[in-house]
Amino acid sequence: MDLKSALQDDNINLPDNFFYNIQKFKEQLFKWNKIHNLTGAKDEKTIDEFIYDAVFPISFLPKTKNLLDIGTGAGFPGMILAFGLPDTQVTLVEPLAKRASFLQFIKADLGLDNVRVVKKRVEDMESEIFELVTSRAVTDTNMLLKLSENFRDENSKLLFYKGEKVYDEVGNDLKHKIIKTKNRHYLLIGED
Ligand SMILES: C[S@@+](CC[C@H](N)C(=O)[O-])C[C@H]1O[C@@H](n2cnc3c(N)ncnc32)[C@H](O)[C@@H]1O
Repeated sequence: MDLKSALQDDNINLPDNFFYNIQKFKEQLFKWNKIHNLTGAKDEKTIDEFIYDAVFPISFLPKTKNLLDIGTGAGFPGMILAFGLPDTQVTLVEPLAKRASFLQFIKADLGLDNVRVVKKRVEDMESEIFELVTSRAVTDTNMLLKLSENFRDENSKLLFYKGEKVYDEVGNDLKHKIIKTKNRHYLLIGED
């Protein structure tokens, strides 16, 4: 099934320009990835799987004023969430120059007013509170909780894109929910 049909089948509510932005993003990602190693996803099928994986949480996330994505790499999930959530201010923190430049290029090319790219390690970012913190494939849950300390308060939610090992990483003391799809365990912290 193609990406559009899969997302429509799931009734995920996306803005009109979502697939236009996705198309442009993919064209640039292919171009840049030939020269720089931005992501291991080299073919369209894998990139579509990454996009589906990134955007699926829109089906269960509460409305969010702002979000911080830690270690966005080539755009997953933060840039894709920014396409899907035009009313959410999205901060992408990524220290690697080539990846941050790519994210900055996409922001400018698509005129994304809701995206800010910070070329830093998250530890070096100035403290600021976000309603939602996301991260995929950066580090384990404990370390992400630590890295996000200066960027959340008691009302913030955290969404970490995990695999089956998530059950070894969370205890009952942590208020959380795990939402499963075929290939993903989404860990949503801050919700029962
Ligand atoms: C394996 S990649 C994953 C990229 C993307 N999230 C994805 O799922 O495709 C990990 C990314 O995290 C970034 N990273 C590592 N340590 C970081 C830190 N302390 N703060 C912010 N980003 C970090 C790396 O530069 C890299 O781009």
